[in-house]
Amino acid sequence: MKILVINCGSSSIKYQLYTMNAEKVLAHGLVERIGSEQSILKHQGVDIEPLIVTAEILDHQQGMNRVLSLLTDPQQGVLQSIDEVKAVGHRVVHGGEDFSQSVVIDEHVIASIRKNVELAPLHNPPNLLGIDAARHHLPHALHVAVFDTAFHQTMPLYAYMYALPQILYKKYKVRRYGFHGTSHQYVCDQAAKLLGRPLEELKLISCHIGNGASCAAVEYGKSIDTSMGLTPLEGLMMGTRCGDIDPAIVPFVMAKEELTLGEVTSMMNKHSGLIGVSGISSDMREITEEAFAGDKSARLALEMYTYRLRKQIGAYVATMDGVDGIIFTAGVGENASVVREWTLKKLSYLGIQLDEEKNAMLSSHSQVISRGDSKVKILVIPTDEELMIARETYRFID
Ligand SMILES: Nc1ncnc2c1ncn2[C@@H]1O[C@H](COP(=O)(O)OP(=O)(O)O)[C@@H](O)[C@H]1O
Ligand SMILES: CC(=O)OP(=O)(O)O
Ligand SMILES: [Mg+2]
Repeated sequence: MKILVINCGSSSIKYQLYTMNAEKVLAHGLVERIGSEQSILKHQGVDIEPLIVTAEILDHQQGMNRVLSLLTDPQQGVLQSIDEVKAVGHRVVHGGEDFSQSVVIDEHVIASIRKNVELAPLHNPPNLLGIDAARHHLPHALHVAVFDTAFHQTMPLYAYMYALPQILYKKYKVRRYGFHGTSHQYVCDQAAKLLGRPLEELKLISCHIGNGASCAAVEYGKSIDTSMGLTPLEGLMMGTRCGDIDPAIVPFVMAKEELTLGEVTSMMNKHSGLIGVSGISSDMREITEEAFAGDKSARLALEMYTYRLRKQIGAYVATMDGVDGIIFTAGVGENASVVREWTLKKLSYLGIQLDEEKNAMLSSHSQVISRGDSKVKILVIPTDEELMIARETYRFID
């Protein structure tokens, strides 16, 4: 049984084709820089040479056309016919309060995802484009939506409400939702396995730090708090997003700079965070390189990034009255040893003993990077949102 997983970002499509329930990846790839003349398509089928091409791919529909024809291509493909794909799992970022679990996509579900576009303007529109294109090409397959927000629906009321007039919740559902739930859930499951203890006994803090970044306090397997909020803008400092700021800055800057709402929103989402502070890049690789080459702004960006992450971890230790394990995952969390080191260096009162050698080692496998005598375990766990989505999708067929 073949299941295709699609993760449509604002300018990218990531995909993985699985055989289930063997969980074997038959092909995977991505289309980057959609909308430009220089889009990049990377594709790899099992036992087939990887393919990298530059082409003009103007929209997600075109991108999906390319991906689906590659999957059945005589040279590069792994399928005889696209009809072999029995189900498609879609990452959907914002499900609002409507979904605490994955669902089979129908017109009603699409309407709900569309309703939440205003709450996730960077994410839900491309998610919808991906669903549209996939339903067009695979009309007979089962399409399933897997929501970033679903895992966090277990948060208690006092954690998800904002201290605003309650009427805003009643009228518009203004509350904390939280994101990256599929990833937080996956890495917590993996952490329990790695530590050889039941998830139901563990207090874990999961740090998903990629382009978007969020922390989750996961107590006995359930998310009880998370740093992203109504939208994926709140919380940690990110690649291009500012995370927490004094809300009064928004009207202040709008007045001083004569900005529209759209302009200030774009400033906070696309021109802040690492890129805003450093003026160099939103990519942590470049930030660390420049910081160690002596660039003061890059160094400041790195200090702010890790300081803010440490504060968030401290808050969740207080929230859960303790912590057994702290997990680092996603692009930055899995690869940037200096980010892990700087974040943890002032948490020694918790009994954290980082094994410097293990921390510095690059590995694509999950591993514990704290010393044997460390009271709190530190783990690096590669996330696999796509596998989680494939499993969720398979449940509906099984
Ligand atoms: N070797 C590395 N060292 C430091 N940072 C890295 C490394 N590899 C990737 N990253 C960071 O990971 C980020 C992307 O993370 P990822 O989880 O793939 O993001 P997303 O899924 O949100 O697009 C990049 O912007 C880059 O900053
Ligand atoms: C929700 C979110 O921020 O996702 P990403 O990290 O993929 O941008
Ligand atoms: Mg991601």
